[in-house]
Amino acid sequence: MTGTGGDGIVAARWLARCAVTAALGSVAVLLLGLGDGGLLIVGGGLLGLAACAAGAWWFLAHRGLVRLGGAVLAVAAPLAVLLMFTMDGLWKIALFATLLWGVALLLARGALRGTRPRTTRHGRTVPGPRRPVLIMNPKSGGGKVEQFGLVDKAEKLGARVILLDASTHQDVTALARQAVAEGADLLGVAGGDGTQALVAAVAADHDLPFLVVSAGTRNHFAMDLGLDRTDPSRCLDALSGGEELRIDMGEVAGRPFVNTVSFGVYADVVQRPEYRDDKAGTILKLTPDLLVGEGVRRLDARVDAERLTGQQALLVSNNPYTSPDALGGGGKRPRLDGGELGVLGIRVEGAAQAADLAVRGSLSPALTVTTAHGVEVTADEPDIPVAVDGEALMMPAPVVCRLRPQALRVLVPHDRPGVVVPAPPVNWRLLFDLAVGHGTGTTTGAHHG
Ligand SMILES: Nc1ncnc2c1ncn2[C@@H]1O[C@H](COP(=O)(O)OP(=O)(O)OP(=O)(O)O)[C@@H](O)[C@H]1O
Repeated sequence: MTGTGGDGIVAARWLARCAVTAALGSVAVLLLGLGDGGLLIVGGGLLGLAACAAGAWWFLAHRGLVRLGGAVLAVAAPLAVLLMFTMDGLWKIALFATLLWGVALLLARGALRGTRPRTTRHGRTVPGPRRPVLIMNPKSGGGKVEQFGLVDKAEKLGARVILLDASTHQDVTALARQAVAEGADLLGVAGGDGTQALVAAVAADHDLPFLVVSAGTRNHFAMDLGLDRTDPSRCLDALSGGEELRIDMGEVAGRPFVNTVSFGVYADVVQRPEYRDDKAGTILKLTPDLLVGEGVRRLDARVDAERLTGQQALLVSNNPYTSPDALGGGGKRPRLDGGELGVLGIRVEGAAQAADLAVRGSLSPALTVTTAHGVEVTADEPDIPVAVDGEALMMPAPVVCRLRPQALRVLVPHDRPGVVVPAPPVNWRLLFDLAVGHGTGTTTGAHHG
């Protein structure tokens, strides 16, 4: 990756200084307003947040009147806090302190982002392949193969295209192996991430380069490789020469994955046939059973030498995500060649823990964020639901996840948008070190909630 130069660090230090000043300013506003209710603002705000989270828990984990009460509380709590601020005349102090805090967070993120690599990782420049074979799924992404004329463009660039027959489920691993046996010197996929992973594994097994064409719906793998997700045809430019990156691949129970493996509540919900057509409805229908009812499934995991117990949801990723947004699918991985799995576990057993998670965030014991070389997930049942790159599967427990470091050669075009390095979570200790000139604002990353 491109490093951050001296100028970058200087700018980051100044941003960190401004961030710390704004944060102290926000605290000062509250302290100065103590007599006028500064403490009430902090207490009331935190109480409102905790009540909102508790309401959200009751809404998700129960049905009937308790669910209704939870929904009312989740909406009413923040409204009540706002009303209290307005009636007590505290709103000016609250607004000013909140604005200052918001500015502090923005500056802090800017400072921490500034200490990270800003542009795309550059690989080895290589000539185009001579016998590339691309597997294309005409149904992926709602028909992007046809929409972007991918077959034509690929064939003009010398590739052989295998178009999947959308009417039956085809064994893409067998198709890829056959292509290799017939002399392919590159394998590629225009399709979803599940298909990408299966063919990438064949490429990795034969040490052949792999081409990702972002023709799926979500294209998380393409995003973290810095490829264009809006126009998949641009990925094909690499066929006439590009850059080769070596990245890691994940493996779960011997099956390859490029992004994530999910266990617990989410994996359970996506198994249901009705989920595809009605995501929110299915979640609301199932969560009471899955969180506190008969369907509750507790997972234990050995994460390297450490043990996690009684988790409700567990996400294992090919390299760590920068924030718990990964659970909602919005996270990003700054690199795919770090040699470690990301691990994110959640264990919330009641409204009080939900409130604690909302208030303390990643410091709450309900959340575990760490990295590992190997993860073994156990459960009380013989088979457990597992979502592998979004695909719903059942696997016999225990399920072992591991990483194949640097196993995959990926060919990417020279001209690509690049990875937008996400801002890391705000860490005030690092920021303070950066501001006073001791640190560089970077950390090895993992922490346990
Ligand atoms: N091996 C296969 N053979 C035939 N059809 C397949 C195969 N794999 C997937 N499909 C079908 O193709 C459709 C598109 O799936 P795919 O995962 O490629 O793209 P997507 O769902 O648009 O993207 P994403 O994975 O990002 O959601 C699905 O309806 C799936 O059933």
